[in-house]
Amino acid sequence: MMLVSQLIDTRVMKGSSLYALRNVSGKGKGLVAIEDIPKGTRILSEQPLITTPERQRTNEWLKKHISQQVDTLNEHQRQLFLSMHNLYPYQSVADKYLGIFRTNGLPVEANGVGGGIFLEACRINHACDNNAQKHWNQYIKRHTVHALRDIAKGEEITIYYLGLDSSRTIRQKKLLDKFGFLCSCRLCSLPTNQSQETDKRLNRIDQLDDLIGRDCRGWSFSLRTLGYADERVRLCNEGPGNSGMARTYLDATQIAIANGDLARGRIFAERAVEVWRTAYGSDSEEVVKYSSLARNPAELPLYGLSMEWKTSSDDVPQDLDPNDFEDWLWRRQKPKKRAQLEQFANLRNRAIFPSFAALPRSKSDLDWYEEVDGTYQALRHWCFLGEIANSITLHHLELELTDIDDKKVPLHFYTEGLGKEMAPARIQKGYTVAVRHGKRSVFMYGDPGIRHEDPEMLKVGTSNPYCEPSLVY
Ligand SMILES: C[S@@+](CC[C@H](N)C(=O)[O-])C[C@H]1O[C@@H](n2cnc3c(N)ncnc32)[C@H](O)[C@@H]1O
Repeated sequence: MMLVSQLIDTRVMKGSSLYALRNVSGKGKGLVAIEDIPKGTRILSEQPLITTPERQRTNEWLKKHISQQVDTLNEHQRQLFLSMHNLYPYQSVADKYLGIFRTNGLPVEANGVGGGIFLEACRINHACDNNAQKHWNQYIKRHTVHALRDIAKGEEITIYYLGLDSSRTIRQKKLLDKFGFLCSCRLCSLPTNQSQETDKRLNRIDQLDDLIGRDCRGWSFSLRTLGYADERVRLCNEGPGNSGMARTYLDATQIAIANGDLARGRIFAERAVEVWRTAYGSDSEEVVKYSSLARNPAELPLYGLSMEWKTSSDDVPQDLDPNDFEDWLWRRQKPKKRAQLEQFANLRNRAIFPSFAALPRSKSDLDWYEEVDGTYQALRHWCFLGEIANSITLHHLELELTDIDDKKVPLHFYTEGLGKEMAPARIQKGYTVAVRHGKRSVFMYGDPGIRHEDPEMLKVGTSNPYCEPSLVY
């Protein structure tokens, strides 16, 4: 009788395969590259031998269903199936078949079918820093495996068994509970301090997924959400554990297009397609569908929700170096001192000198603030400017200001002196008040306005800020 490895090697001999079934120390059998496999190569493409329905039935039903299929296999296939790993104890042949299915079954997302046994794909072992990607390709109704990076001849081919990347302890526990082994891959074998760094990165990626998901579900396609996607992509590029990269590019695509920005939408969609092409192949549903979106970004139903970032599809700068291009793409606000000072001189720059209507409502507005160790810190500098139109003191000093949009804005003094610290000579009609990091507040009586509490944050000058760019606080 032929050994299983000989059976698979027979196909290799015919030149149809890039791998062979081999004993792999501590893992039973596994697939090993028998030649160099470049990134993006389709390593295998396979139809299921045995399938089970999507909705789980009783164990008795499943045993019967699987046994019927095993009975139709030819001897060669039956031998291969029976030689597969089984984590579950069994008392009957049908029990054993079910155990083999449970240990090895891979998802099949075809109509009504939920899982399948693939004689070759099911032999691939797990690594948390996997070099290959498994995928059910609904278009060709086959399970495919692609090289995520160059795989050298002699290297084991590995996939990721779990759903999401998570910390070492959680990953190892899940793998032990579900697949009966303690993972000792390169990622799981890192020294404690390096592993903690990796865990921190993976935990932040999880957190960013939640934040992006929450915003996009709530139809909040803001710069803040794009910033989360930017951070997620950067973290993925820093090390292993980068599942979900294509999804993140797709989220960025939606955010850009929802704001009328077809140029960035197109680039993000192209990037999502490239990640999927490597991991799933050119004939996958994802590549076909989103290539079409990359060609026609305006077809996304979200297009035009806002036109604040409006660009046309080919409004892409051609002369930027790679870093500047990424800054442009992600709409990063550069914290460069010089650039900021230059902008600062321009008092008509509404990002720095916003109107009252554009001010944040509170520190929990994450387009303006970020949470650092439990406190909110401004993400950038801004300053509200208004010209004094009137003043009155009842319980406290109240100034009526006119903002850049000619709107009247009440400014209430809730400082310790309730406004008495202001020299009366400074309270003159036509003088300009500058409130650093001003926010919109609602008051029990009267219109919304600015609640001023910290004397350090307010200055008064004599000039009209929109005519003479000389006033800074
Ligand atoms: C789907 S099978 C993979 C092929 C299997 N090694 C075989 O010999 O048929 C899953 C089983 O392989 C083993 N395995 C997979 N990845 C492993 C890893 N990284 N370390 C140790 N054992 C692993 C575990 O026993 C697991 O339950």
